[in-house]
Amino acid sequence: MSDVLELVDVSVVRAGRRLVDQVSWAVAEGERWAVLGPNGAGKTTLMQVASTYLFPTTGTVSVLGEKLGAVDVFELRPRIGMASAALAERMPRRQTARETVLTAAYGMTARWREKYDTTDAARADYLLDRLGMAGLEDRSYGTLSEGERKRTMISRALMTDPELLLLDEPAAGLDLGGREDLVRRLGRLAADPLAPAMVMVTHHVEEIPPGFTHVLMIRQGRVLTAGPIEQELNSRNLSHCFGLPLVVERSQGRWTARGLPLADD
Ligand SMILES: Nc1ncnc2c1ncn2[C@@H]1O[C@H](COP(=O)(O)OP(=O)(O)OP(=O)(O)O)[C@@H](O)[C@H]1O
Repeated sequence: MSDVLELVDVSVVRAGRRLVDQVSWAVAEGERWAVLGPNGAGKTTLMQVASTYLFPTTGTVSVLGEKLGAVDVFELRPRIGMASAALAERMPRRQTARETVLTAAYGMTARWREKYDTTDAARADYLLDRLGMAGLEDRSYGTLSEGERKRTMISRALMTDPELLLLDEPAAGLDLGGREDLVRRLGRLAADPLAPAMVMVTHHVEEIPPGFTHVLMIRQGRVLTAGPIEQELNSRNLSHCFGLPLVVERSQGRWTARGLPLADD
């Protein structure tokens, strides 16, 4: 299996601070990674590097076999699907769900006179349907619920048939039903052998879909652990990552974590 993403000694320095600190990490074809870490750990910064939107201060990054700095990123970007809160905020509210998905095919966020062919529209509808959005294709993005927007953005990320899918906190802000629905759908995607390599940033182990194979934990920009999920996602590593005693459990492919009671309880 070849690497779809490879970071070697990558650091991102801003205002004298190392937001990402000497990170080395490789994602191979077929792998599904969960990226865990507390607020401010550098997860989003890492995703910006992986999606080619941020060039690291030091270190080397290869995406889909191409080394950043030696490749035209505009050719690389359509091969990477990305969904994040920052991108979701940039979507025009009046545009329909279908148009929101379609614009990804043209590397744009807004529809602007370009003519979409019917195959593209059919693909957008197929992806929306797959994410449980059938019947909502013509609704304007601004009127969609948070969960519907999240599912629209994941459909959008899949529009170009990417080889790498990056999801930055896809379940943030969803209620329990919305979260469970999304986790199920992402689990189905994770189980699809034709689906791209996946990387999902999350704060909560409960959001890790079944079928995810690897975990990367970061804290203060540094990698604490990276490897097979059943080996590395344990109480010791997670407690270290979040800085308090946590108990991790796995049941039927899903994960849960809870804090230990305080000593005087
Ligand atoms: N341009 C910048 N200049 C200085 N500091 C920055 C800049 N961008 C981000 N940071 C800081 O870098 C750190 C890492 O930010 P990042 O968004 O990558 O963390 P995160 O792990 O995604 O956090 P969260 O879980 O809260 O979303 C934060 O402390 C943030 O304030």
